[in-house]
Amino acid sequence: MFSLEKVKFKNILEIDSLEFPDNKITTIIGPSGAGKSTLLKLLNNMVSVDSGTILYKGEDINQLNPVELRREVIMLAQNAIIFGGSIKDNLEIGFRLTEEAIPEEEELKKVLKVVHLSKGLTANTQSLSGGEKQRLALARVLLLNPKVLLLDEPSSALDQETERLVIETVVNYVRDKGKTLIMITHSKDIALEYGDKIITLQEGRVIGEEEN
Ligand SMILES: Nc1ncnc2c1ncn2[C@@H]1O[C@H](COP(=O)(O)OP(=O)(O)OP(=O)(O)O)[C@@H](O)[C@H]1O
Repeated sequence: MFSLEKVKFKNILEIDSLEFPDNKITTIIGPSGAGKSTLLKLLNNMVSVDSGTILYKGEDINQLNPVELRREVIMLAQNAIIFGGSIKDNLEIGFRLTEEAIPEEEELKKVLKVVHLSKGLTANTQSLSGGEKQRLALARVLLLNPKVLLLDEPSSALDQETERLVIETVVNYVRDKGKTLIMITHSKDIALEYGDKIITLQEGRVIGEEEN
């Protein structure tokens, strides 16, 4: 699905060759500052390579319309923004911005179940805990039905139990629907447990590629 060739980005990343397989889970680990988030941002063209190429489905991502690319390749950032207002408002916002049809309430309720968020649609987001906000952000992304989900350390604000729950939820969803997941994690255990492929980055370079 994604393949990188001789990619350079500032003095942050230098990747000779790397592939992210289709319909699989790839986990990325490595120390803080290794370039993990930057790598994800390159994949949905939030930042562009200085040299080299990134192919998505065989096409150079620089040749693709960035808006269309980001409709298929969606990133859940480290600190996803939750807006004031209700849970429903937050779930609908992506559709309002792109002027697409807003999903039925039943569908909104279903996605809240998927992420184990047991709150009503009208609940105000001010009353949500950090972990609940993170799950709401995840629900919002799942609702957009991405082909490729980019998750940047989805568990950073969560206690270990909630962390597992969220990751298992995403993993089950992705496996069920045959999607591609590329996930940064701080936990080597999680990387090994869920990754079909595990990439280790250090100082902007790939120092490990394992397949499970
Ligand atoms: N657009 C940018 N311009 C210049 N420097 C940047 C830019 N984005 C990130 N950096 C720097 O590049 C390095 C890698 O950052 P990145 O966020 O990709 O690392 P990371 O591996 O995700 O770290 P962490 O695990 O702490 O989130 C850091 O030193 C960061 O300060």
